Amino acid sequence: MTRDDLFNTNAGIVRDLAQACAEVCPKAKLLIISNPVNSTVPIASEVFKNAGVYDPKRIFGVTSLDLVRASRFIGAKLDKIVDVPVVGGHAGVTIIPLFSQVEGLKLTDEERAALTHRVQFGGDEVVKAKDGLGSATLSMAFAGARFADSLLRADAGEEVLEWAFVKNDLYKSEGIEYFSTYVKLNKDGVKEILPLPENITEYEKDLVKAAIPELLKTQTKGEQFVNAKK
Ligand SMILES: NC(=O)c1ccc[n+]([C@@H]2O[C@H](COP(=O)([O-])OP(=O)(O)OC[C@H]3O[C@@H](n4cnc5c(N)ncnc54)[C@H](O)[C@@H]3O)[C@@H](O)[C@H]2O)c1
Ligand SMILES: O=C(O)C[C@H](O)C(=O)O
Repeated sequence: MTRDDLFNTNAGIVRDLAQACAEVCPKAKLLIISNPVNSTVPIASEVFKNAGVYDPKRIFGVTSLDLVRASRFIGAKLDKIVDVPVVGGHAGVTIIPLFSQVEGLKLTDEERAALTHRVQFGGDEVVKAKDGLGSATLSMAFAGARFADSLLRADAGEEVLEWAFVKNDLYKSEGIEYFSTYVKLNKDGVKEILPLPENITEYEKDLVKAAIPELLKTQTKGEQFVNAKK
């Protein structure tokens, strides 16, 4: 089962919860962790747009678990705590770890390909292993708590840097509305979206290229789910 297989069950749940939030707490910050995140963030955003209360600075897809996974795999290899940036989306080929940004990390082509695959499909590995009994419960809770903590610190006045799947114009020319990159948070939510690091490798640029069609497909699926019912 892939995250996209969860669409039929979760799309309606996220739409209805987003509708209730749009009516009752339109200024709340929404942290969307339900899969497929690449579609559920567009779903919630369309609901907010249709209700006339959309503020893209306040709707977040939680992709922190991908960073947690990538950092764990590389940390184990280097035997120290590291932060590995992961950009794109939260499913398969749309998950793009930027190993080039880790100081002192040297990987052979084979190692890099294997680690990239492990980060991209680590969630599926867990879902398969649990065989119908859910997904990565504890690491999801850790990732969600980390992101919520960052937002609370930003709310208290700290300037916080995080990674999140938010409305992002980086690939707008290709039709992409949402993309996870480095974001600065403040009390209003997203304060600033930073571009991808300039020195990413050709390998990583190719991963971004491969992610775009899948991001577009899942984004459109979410948008159409909400708007086809109008
Ligand atoms: N973004 C991530 O990093 C990440 C990681 C792991 C899991 N997930 C996603 O999180 C979601 C939950 O996964 P899980 O393994 O905890 O599943 P689960 O089946 O263990 O839990 C789902 C919970 O949702 C509740 N629920 C069902 N319908 C509901 C509704 N209409 N309104 C409110 N609550 C409802 C159920 O009672 C249950 O407690 C899934 O969509 C999963 O794919 C995301
Ligand atoms: O619930 C899933 O499909 C997997 C989850 O998104 C994860 O990354 O562990």
